[in-house]
Amino acid sequence: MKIGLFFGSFNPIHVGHLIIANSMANHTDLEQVWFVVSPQNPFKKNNSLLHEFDRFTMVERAIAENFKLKATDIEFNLPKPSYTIDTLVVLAEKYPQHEFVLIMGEDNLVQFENWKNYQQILDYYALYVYPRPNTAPHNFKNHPKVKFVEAPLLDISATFIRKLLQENKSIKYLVTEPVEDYIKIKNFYR
Ligand SMILES: Nc1ncnc2c1ncn2[C@@H]1O[C@H](COP(=O)(O)OP(=O)(O)OP(=O)(O)O)[C@@H](O)[C@H]1O
Ligand SMILES: O=C(O)c1ccc[n+]([C@@H]2O[C@H](COP(=O)([O-])O)[C@@H](O)[C@H]2O)c1
Repeated sequence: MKIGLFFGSFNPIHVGHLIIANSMANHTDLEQVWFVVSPQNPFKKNNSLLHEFDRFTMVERAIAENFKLKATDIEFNLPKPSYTIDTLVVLAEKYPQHEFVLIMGEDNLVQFENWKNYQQILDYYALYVYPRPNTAPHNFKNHPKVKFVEAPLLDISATFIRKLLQENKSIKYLVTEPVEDYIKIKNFYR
């Protein structure tokens, strides 16, 4: 099966993530999209980062009834911070029957040359890149392994959602109802 891997902290997962994953799973040659929940992004220091189990639970709740979307906790047992190349090696060993590609926002390409072994990632994997608002210039416009895919632009971030919660404001429609309920019950990000 051809599977797109969507890596992120998902702190929390929001409709921006879901719309991208769903359009990749339905408008490209990908059969499934897997959310790879990263315990610790190498580039991000975040005091309000919830435990990976809680972020994973929210991803599972968000995608529950969509059979094309899955969540994986494969990075939970790998060294931290979470380097994507290390995860790809483990996934390839564990699932030799699948073909994996990486899904990323165009903004990630700006920093991509600073990722661990990014050349090796490009040697073995295609990148399916969707547009992001105000992306700075990068060197991958014509790279043979980089495919640009049309997808809706939603200017929503997990940072904005956490800020609303801290200010005791509603996050309705920015996350799915099961995620909103879970955040409320657990009193997260207050
Ligand atoms: N609104 C959005 N539309 C499309 N892609 C998004 C959106 N928000 C985040 N992404 C992308 O999804 C991936 C995972 O995102 P991440 O979990 O870091 O969420 P985030 O909303 O950017 O978080 P934070 O605000 O905490 O930095 C990243 O590649 C990120 O660029
Ligand atoms: O492998 C790397 O060097 C690397 C550098 C930066 C980010 N990543 C991964 O990219 C994913 C999305 O990153 P971000 O910045 O949107 O949170 C997340 O899973 C990170 O672990 C990976």
